[in-house]
Amino acid sequence: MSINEISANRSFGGWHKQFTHTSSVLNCEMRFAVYLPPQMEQGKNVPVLYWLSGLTCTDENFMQKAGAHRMAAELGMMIVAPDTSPRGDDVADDEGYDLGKGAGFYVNATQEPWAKHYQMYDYVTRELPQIIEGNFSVNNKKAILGHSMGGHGALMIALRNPDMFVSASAFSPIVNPMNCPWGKKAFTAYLGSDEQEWQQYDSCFLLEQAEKQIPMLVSQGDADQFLTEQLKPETLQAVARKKNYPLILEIHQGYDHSYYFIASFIEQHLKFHAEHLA
Ligand SMILES: N[C@@H](CCC(=O)N[C@@H](CS)C(=O)NCC(=O)O)C(=O)O
Repeated sequence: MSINEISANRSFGGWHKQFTHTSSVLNCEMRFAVYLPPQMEQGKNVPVLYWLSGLTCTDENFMQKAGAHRMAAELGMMIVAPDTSPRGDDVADDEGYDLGKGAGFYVNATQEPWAKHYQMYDYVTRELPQIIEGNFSVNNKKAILGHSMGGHGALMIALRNPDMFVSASAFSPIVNPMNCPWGKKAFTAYLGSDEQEWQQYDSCFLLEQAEKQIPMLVSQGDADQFLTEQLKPETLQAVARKKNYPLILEIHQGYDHSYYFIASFIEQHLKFHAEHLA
């Protein structure tokens, strides 16, 4: 699978780079970004951290705003940030910011007009890791994290693939998309109205069923404008307590939904994953 480098910036002794490639899973041209720590230039195979962004984002938001490069350089981990949906003029879209482009919800759509391109679950779990492993000197250790819609993606993907990822974490995640307006709107459009089809993408449902446990960290600001209507992390915590699942939920006073919150706690998240990626 060939990829084309379209930008490269030196950052903390390593590189921030963007690539485009033709995705056979999404049926379109895609862009992703990576942070390559300095250890890679010294010939070391490094572990990979997959970052999934939230609504309206591209590969750029995290790389430009989270301030993650310094710690990734220190810890020697590669970061991969995919886009949040398929892209291009022939890809279906919606007027709302929370459906269509920029809002793929990391599911495999089964409904029209979405199914042809909106296969983000397969893209993130299958095609993108193959591309990374085929083009970069990485080892076989992977972890996953994300924000909001991407927090949902990270936790849901980790819960479904506990042998693929050693740890998972999220900032302000949508933990129970089946029961919040963002999730109901997207799942109805992408998956249809049969709610049984939604369960495979709902972290609360998946955690309830989980047989294998992996360490999980969730950070949430209590001044987040989406907290009570969309996010409700206590729902996931209740299931985790019942199952004795190793979920750490930290509520941070005064923090909102923005990248200022992510930037404030990204070091803690990277160190959490580094412990398990070692
Ligand atoms: N209506 C808001 C909601 C979208 C939103 O808050 N997106 C979050 C993820 S759910 C985000 O990361 N936005 C981009 C950024 O802050 O860089 C908007 O369009 O900004």
